[in-house]
Amino acid sequence: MAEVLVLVDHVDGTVRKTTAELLTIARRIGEPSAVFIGDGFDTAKEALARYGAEKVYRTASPEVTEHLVAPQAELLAQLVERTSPAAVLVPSSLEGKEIAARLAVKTQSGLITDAVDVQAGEGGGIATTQSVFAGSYTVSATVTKGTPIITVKPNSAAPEEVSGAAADEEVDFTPSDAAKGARITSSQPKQATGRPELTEAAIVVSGGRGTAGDFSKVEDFADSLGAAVGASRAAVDAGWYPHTSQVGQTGKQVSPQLYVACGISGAIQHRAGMQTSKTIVAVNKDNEAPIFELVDFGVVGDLFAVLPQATDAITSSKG
Ligand SMILES: Cc1cc2nc3c(=O)[nH]c(=O)nc-3n(C[C@H](O)[C@H](O)[C@H](O)COP(=O)(O)OP(=O)(O)OC[C@H]3O[C@@H](n4cnc5c(N)ncnc54)[C@H](O)[C@@H]3O)c2cc1C
Repeated sequence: MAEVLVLVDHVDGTVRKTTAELLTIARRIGEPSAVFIGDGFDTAKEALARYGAEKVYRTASPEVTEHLVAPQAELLAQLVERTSPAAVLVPSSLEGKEIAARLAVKTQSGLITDAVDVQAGEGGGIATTQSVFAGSYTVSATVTKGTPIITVKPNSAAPEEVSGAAADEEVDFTPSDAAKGARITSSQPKQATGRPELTEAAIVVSGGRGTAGDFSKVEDFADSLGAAVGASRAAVDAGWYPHTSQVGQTGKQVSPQLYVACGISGAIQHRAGMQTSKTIVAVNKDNEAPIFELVDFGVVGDLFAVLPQATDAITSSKG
C-alpha cells in the first residue's frame, strides 16, 4: 500500500483533533505518514502513533518555521516526489488551503478542498464528498491528474486509536529563496478563553441577536457543559462577540456532537455552518423561528429565563 501524507496541525507539539481525524481517514486509503513541521515533536510523537501514523517526516528548521507557508508547500512537494503517495491530506484551515493550493501547482496535481468525506474509490482512486452552496448540494469528486491533494474539514471523521509506534525521520530540506519571500516577524498566541477551540469542540453553544448583546448566560451555560461559544453574524456584526466566533457560511463551519442555538433565527447562512451537527437544540422565544425546522429538540422561551435554569440543573447534577 502506498503512503498517505498527512500534514500535522499542532501547537508546540500538542496535536489538534483535526490531525487525529486526518490520520484516521488516511488509514482508509493507505499507510499514514505524518509530516511534522515545527518544535515539540517529542510531545507529538505518541499522539501521532496512537492515531495510526506509521512514519513521521519532521523538521524544526527555522528556514521552514520562520517563514509563511511557502516553504511548507515546497517541503511537501519534495516528499511527494520522493514517496509517490496515494494522497496528501491537509487540514481545511486558511493556512492549510494555501499550502494545498501551492502544492497542487508545484506537483501539477488535482486539488479538492473542504472535503467532508474521503474514501477509497473504485479502480484505486480516491472518492471525496464536498458539501457546497451552504449545504444545498453534495458533490462527489475524484482527482484525475497527479497526486490527489485534499483538504479535509474538521469533524469529518471520528478519530480512531490504534496501537503501534511511528518511525521518524528528520528531513533534509532547504527552501528556495522564492519560498522565503515572506518572513514571520512576531507571533502572539490568541488570548486564552479556557474554552475549547470552536471548530474542534464536541459541544458548541451559540448566541444570536436574541442575546441583545449580553452573552453572559450563553457563556455560563457553555461553561457548565465544557463547550465552545459561537455567535451568529448578527451578534458579531453588532460587535457583541469576536468575529473569530462567527458560525456560518462566512464564518466557521462546526460539526459538534451537540449544537445549541440561543436567540438565533436559523437563517440559511447560519445553517450552512452548523447543520451537520449531530444533535441540534434551539432556545428561541418565537415558536415560528425557522431554526425549529432543523432541531432535534426545541425550547420555546426567553433565553434569559431558560439558560440559567439549564445551567443550574447541569451544575447541580455534577454535584
Ligand atoms: C452573504 C451573507 C453571508 C452571511 N453569513 C452569515 C454567517 O456566516 N453566519 C450567520 O449567522 N449569518 C450570516 N448571514 C446573516 C444571516 O442572513 C442572518 O441575518 C443572521 O444569521 C441572523 O442572525 P440571528 O439569527 O442572530 O438574528 P435574527 O435573525 O434577528 O434572529 C434573532 C432570533 O432571536 C430570537 N430572540 C429574540 N430575543 C430572544 C430571547 N430573549 N430569547 C430567545 N430568543 C430570542 C428571535 O425570535 C429571533 O428568532 C449572512 C448573510 C449574507 C447575506
